[in-house]
Amino acid sequence: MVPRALTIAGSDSSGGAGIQADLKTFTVLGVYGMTAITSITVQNTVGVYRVVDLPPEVVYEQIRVVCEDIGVDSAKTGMLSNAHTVKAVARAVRDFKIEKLVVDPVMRAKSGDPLLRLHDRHTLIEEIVPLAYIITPNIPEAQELCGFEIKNVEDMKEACISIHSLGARNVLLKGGHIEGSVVVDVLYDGKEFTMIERPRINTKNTHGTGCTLSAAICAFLAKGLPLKEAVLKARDYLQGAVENSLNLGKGHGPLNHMWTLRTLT
Ligand SMILES: Nc1ncnc2c1ncn2[C@@H]1O[C@H](COP(=O)(O)OP(=O)(O)OP(=O)(O)O)[C@@H](O)[C@H]1O
Ligand SMILES: Cc1ncc(CO)c(N)n1
Repeated sequence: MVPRALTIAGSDSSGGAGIQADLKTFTVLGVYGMTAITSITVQNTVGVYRVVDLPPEVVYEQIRVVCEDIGVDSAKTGMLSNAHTVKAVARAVRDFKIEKLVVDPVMRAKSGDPLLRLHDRHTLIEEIVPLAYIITPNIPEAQELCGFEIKNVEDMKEACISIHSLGARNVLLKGGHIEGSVVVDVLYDGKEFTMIERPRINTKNTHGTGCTLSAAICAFLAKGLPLKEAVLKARDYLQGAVENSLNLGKGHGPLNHMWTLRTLT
């Protein structure tokens, strides 16, 4: 049977992040993609101009009907803009027993615009983090989750331990926000650390890197790969998408999700 993955996230009108990045990633990686849209953002490569949240029960119902009808091998969460949405998603994950859940604890867009209400961050920590099979914070998000400053790889390891203790079974702490010619992501499974190092590509076109990575992990989990293998394969897919990124728009341009098909150069 074709692997089935669900993204629970916000819509990005510019097509580079959110639901759109997730569906492109699922498709190119050979996975049947489904969506539960949480918010609609009026967004381009420069900024986020407006956010309209869907009613929490509509978010819950989208998850319910696809789980009951089609079935879900793995799911990911992206933008969950407020505590009501967070709670509805947590309830659905529990009710429909979604085990392979990738949590991207989205707090801000690359432009700096907030995507989760400041006062509702604790709800994400209490309700969603403990349901995560793997959580994929960037540095600012990890700082929010663990409560201390992260400046180097040693701090990243400490942060992984702290975030693991919040109930996430695996932690992938992304190092894109720490300067250097090599980007280091740290994977922690509660016992072992794996350092994932890749050359930093010199480009401003990095809109949606986090969404794309978590969607790719979700896709490889849907295919039945073990966690570490899924993360490494997802990181390789992401590297190609950044290497071939698209110089579109006036801000942070999008990645080339289709690089594996070689239809765009
Ligand atoms: N310039 C770059 N070259 C190569 N890889 C990068 C680069 N920037 C980020 N990455 C990788 O992209 C992934 C996402 O990292 P980052 O820390 O930027 O997440 P993010 O802030 O959540 O992204 P976004 O907010 O754009 O979705 C990580 O695997 C990181 O190593
Ligand atoms: C809808 C949406 N989700 C996530 C991100 C994070 O990149 C974004 N910019 N927009």
